[in-house]
Amino acid sequence: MSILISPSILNSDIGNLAGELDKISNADWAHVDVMDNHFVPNLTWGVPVIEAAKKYSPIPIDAHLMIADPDRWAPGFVEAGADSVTFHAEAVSAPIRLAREIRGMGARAGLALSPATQIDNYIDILDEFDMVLCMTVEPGFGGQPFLANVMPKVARLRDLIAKKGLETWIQVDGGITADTIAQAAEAGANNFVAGSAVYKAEDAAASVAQLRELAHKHSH
Ligand SMILES: O=C(CO)[C@H](O)[C@H](O)COP(=O)(O)O
Ligand SMILES: [Fe+2]
Repeated sequence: MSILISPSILNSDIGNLAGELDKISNADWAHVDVMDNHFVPNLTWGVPVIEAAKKYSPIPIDAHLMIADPDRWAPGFVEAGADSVTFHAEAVSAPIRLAREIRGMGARAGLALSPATQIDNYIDILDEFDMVLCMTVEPGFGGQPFLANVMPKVARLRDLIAKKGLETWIQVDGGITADTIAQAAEAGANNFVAGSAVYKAEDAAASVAQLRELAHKHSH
């Protein structure tokens, strides 16, 4: 499965959004974190920023919706130009209906699981999703330490996906750095979100290249 690096713009210089997106043109996806201060105790931005990111980004837009009632809001993010829309299992009412709606509009559909959420309820509906996001921090903030205890879930999910013959991507998000990416790659993740590690580095593109090399080295 291809290795994908998805820098999060959460802690970038958002006043210079176009320039910040240009810095990561060697990455695969630009990860945009939408937070509503209901599902998570933090507030970021919504549809207009996705539209702006889509307009200026050299790479596709990966919208991570940390919002209540994604059933109501997610389709608007596809309309705004998101190429992939991920909603949280803990927030959605009708995951199958919403995934089908997102896919029907031409975007990839992702299911996000917070660290304490297990995959058991979703095993039979994995084929409804293009990606499962296993959060490796509690959602809400950048710069938190990586939760290694999520790795058994990633490994189990990789095994289930392989047994079912699916192509589902496994994304990890939160605390991914040059020190932690190997564990996630070894467990079976193939899509790596990194916020602080990329945007706090002196050379964002070099950090993307380094993360990619490490993920390749440790994936199997
Ligand atoms: O979804 C998120 C937080 O809820 C962010 O994508 C994530 O935290 C990225 O930032 P960092 O790499 O600094 O942890
Ligand atoms: Fe995220």
